[in-house]
Amino acid sequence: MILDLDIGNTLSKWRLKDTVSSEIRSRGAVWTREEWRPGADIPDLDVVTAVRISSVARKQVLDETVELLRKQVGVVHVAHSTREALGVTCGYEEPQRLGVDRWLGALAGHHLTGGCCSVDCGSAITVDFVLPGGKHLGGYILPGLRLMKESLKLGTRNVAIDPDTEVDTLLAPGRNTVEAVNHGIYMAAVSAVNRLYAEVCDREGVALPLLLTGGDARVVARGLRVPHALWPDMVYAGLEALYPLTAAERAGRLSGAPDQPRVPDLEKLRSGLALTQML
Ligand SMILES: Nc1ncnc2c1ncn2[C@@H]1O[C@H](COP(=O)(O)OP(=O)(O)O)[C@@H](O)[C@H]1O
Ligand SMILES: CC(C)(COP(=O)(O)O)[C@@H](O)C(=O)NCCC(=O)O
Ligand SMILES: [K+]
Repeated sequence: MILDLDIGNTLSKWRLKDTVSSEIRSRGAVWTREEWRPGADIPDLDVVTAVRISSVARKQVLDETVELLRKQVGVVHVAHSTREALGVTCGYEEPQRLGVDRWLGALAGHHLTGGCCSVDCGSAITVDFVLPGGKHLGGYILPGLRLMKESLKLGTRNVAIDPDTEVDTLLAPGRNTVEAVNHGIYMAAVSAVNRLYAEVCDREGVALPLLLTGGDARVVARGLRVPHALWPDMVYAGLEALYPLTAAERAGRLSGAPDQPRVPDLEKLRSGLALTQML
């Protein structure tokens, strides 16, 4: 079995993947701040032959995790952002400073679509751009939904946005504090993604496939105006691409990859943007 770890600022996600069949056998998540109890929170390491890790948590969390794993597992891959990988060149002045979850998302997105806008809606919302030739432009970092809500300190932190609420409702003026906060932060997140996507595509003269991942991807996606696809395992897919271990991975088949999203017509995107800028 392969153990894949995606350690974010809020949640540490894990999944077990069958080395032979490439099937995902189980998955789970624990709060990143809490101490891990091997065996209870994460699967039994006896069956694990290799580990692949993406971590943006404090260095200490990663170091402790790696130390624990190296004692019991022969192969431990820890991903890092680099200047170039798999045909993608990093847009950061100092590539190692780009969050590795963003880098892995960009690599997976480029592998699937050959140029993309990848959006990761977690603790932070990150929006990254890769041009069809593999040039990563850099990107944007915004507070995530939960972080925006907590920073307001209005006592609404425990009332999450219901992802099944109609988008029209989510964008209507709130009639109590919970609604006003939830609708406000939702509007902030979706309008930022809509706008950044249109601005950068306009600037670069190319309509890029739009891919979303992260805990809040589904709810953010519902407010988007442009075609897009959800890829919950996008960070894991970056690990698969960087450290292929199964036959399917070596053949370039990344697990959970969505169908290629349609791309909008560039001229339509531009006229929509022109209208926004006029208002
Ligand atoms: N069951 C859940 N537990 C915690 N957060 C959740 C849950 N479902 C959705 N979320 C949302 O997902 C976000 C965490 O998403 P995730 O992509 O795992 O973040 P990160 O990678 O930063 O840890 C939270 O900020 C929250 O808004
Ligand atoms: C921007 C992030 C905090 C997002 O992390 P997440 O929301 O997935 O937990 C993470 O990618 C990070 O720590 N990046 C380093 C700074 C940068 O990318 O410029
Ligand atoms: K994120």
